[in-house]
Amino acid sequence: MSLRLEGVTVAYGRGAARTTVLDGLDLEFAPGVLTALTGPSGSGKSTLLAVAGALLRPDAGRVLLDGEDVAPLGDARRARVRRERIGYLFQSGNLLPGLTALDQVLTMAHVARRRPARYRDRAAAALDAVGLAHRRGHRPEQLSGGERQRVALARALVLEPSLLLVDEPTAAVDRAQAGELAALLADCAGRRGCTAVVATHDPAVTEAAGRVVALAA
Ligand SMILES: Nc1ncnc2c1ncn2[C@@H]1O[C@H](COP(=O)(O)OP(=O)(O)OP(=O)(O)O)[C@@H](O)[C@H]1O
Repeated sequence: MSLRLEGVTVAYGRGAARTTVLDGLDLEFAPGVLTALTGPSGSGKSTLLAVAGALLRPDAGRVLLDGEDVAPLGDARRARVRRERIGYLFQSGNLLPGLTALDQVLTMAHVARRRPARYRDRAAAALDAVGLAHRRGHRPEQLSGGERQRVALARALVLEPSLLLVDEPTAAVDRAQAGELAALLADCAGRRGCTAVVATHDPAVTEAAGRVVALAA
């Protein structure tokens, strides 16, 4: 899916405390490419991901997914866009305590409003694709930081989103795992043809990316 931001402006706060974080931003992201979004802390990387992912409405500008502006859509339609077309992976992975790796991925069947039994094979294949077939019965506390992030990546990919948005995925993993995760993200974009954007401070991720976009402070 192509993603284009046109004149995107986001400000937080009111009155004297109002701060403009994104100011008329124009950017385009192509399918099949992992783009690393860099820039100093506070430059708006997470804000850009939230806007692109239809989680935050911009104050001005257009957010075009395959040419359709999702910014003005109502809440129900934006929720549907998120559910059907976008995968998210955040810094901590946000796995649910007590659930096995396979069940973490299967939670997406509920998001897709399908019976989990019909998704077992797909969930297993998604875990296999991130190299965790042998960990499918493990719960989060039995997994390393990098493995937890890979489970979260499998969960983000199981519904085959055409846009993958990732925020600081390697913040809590060791260097070797960071490299593996970065390679997996690049491979996901290349092999699946999805548009992938990752906000990061990590050189391991920028090196794996096909393109780097730096936001100014
Ligand atoms: N909900 C909010 N209300 C008020 N200000 C906010 C809110 N969310 C973010 N900000 C401010 O907007 C600016 C940009 O935040 P954002 O999280 O997008 O930056 P970032 O580039 O992702 O930073 P980091 O690299 O530290 O994660 C920061 O100054 C932050 O304090």
